Amino acid sequence: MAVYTHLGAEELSALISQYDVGALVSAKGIAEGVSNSNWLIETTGPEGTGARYILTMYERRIELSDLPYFLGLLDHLSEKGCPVPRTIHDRDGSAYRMKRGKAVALIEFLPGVSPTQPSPEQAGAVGRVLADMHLASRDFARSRTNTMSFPDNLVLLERCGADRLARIDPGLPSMLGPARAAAELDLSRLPHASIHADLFPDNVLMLGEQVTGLIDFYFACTGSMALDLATTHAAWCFDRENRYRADLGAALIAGYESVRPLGAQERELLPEIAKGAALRFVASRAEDWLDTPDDALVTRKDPMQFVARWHVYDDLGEKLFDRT
Ligand SMILES: Nc1ncnc2c1ncn2[C@@H]1O[C@H](COP(=O)(O)OP(=O)(O)OP(=O)(O)O)[C@@H](O)[C@H]1O
Ligand SMILES: N[C@@H](CCO)C(=O)O
Repeated sequence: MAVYTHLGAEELSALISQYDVGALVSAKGIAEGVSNSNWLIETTGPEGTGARYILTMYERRIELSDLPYFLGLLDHLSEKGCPVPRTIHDRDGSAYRMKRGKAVALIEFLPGVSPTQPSPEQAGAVGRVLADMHLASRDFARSRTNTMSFPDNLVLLERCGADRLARIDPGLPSMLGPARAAAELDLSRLPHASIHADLFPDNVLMLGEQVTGLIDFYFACTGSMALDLATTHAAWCFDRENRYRADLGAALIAGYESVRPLGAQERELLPEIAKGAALRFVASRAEDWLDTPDDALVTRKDPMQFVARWHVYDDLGEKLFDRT
């Protein structure tokens, strides 16, 4: 359940009246997501013909000082024709407002549903849109440091400590060594852009094989484009039992390269970057696991899924590029 703050009808109406979107018709809390409160908002629309929006209240983890980067990036990409929601600015031109001491933003509603078992065609489409997004972001003026870089992941895992990691699963402490190796990888020489950095299927809206929306840009940062491709690969190209789906992997990379071919250094490093990308989710999930009380309503995400994926990448090596 992801509505942490209850906003009453009068409060919501007053908030919506600060925007040129017509009057509030309905507001429904959205259950998906765990980080922020989200509502699906219906209004009479700027033209009086009805309109839908997403209202997000930033609850935790997000620094207020990062909002101009996140929301500015949405506007920049949307202007360039990428399928991302634009931010609706209020009458004063602000992309976000403060409500009860928390930032809120009104965001364009995009159609589509997130695939649960993606097809190769869908993986290919996501690869193309990811590359489009990278190219479109290159002249975005703002920058943001990646707070989930490979060295950051090592710090997270070390802070959890081998004993507490072993309490989650006896196989987890063995990831400290690989996290140390990943932290040594130098991605600074690789081409950079603004990257999504968390492009799981639940952050992509699709209608059939068409990508209608990339959402949840709250880990976006300035980073290596190959890292974004590897992260998307780790998130998309496995079945429910964490077995590698080479057909999805090949389709994702081919889709990406049909728009932006990887450079020689990116190709050479991609198998190692994929291992680091898997560790990123081992680290964040392990930390979340330890931070979430046993009786919390939120379902914890299993870090061992990404331990399994790390092992797949370790075995695959260069075969990461193979179709079978
Ligand atoms: N622009 C949009 N258009 C349509 N639906 C959206 C949009 N943004 C968000 N949603 C819907 O709201 C849900 C929650 O959004 P989101 O994933 O951004 O929440 P979150 O709490 O920030 O997520 P997370 O738990 O992944 O950090 C999505 O699964 C999607 O159904
Ligand atoms: N998408 C991430 C959560 C955000 O870090 C995961 O599935 O672990």
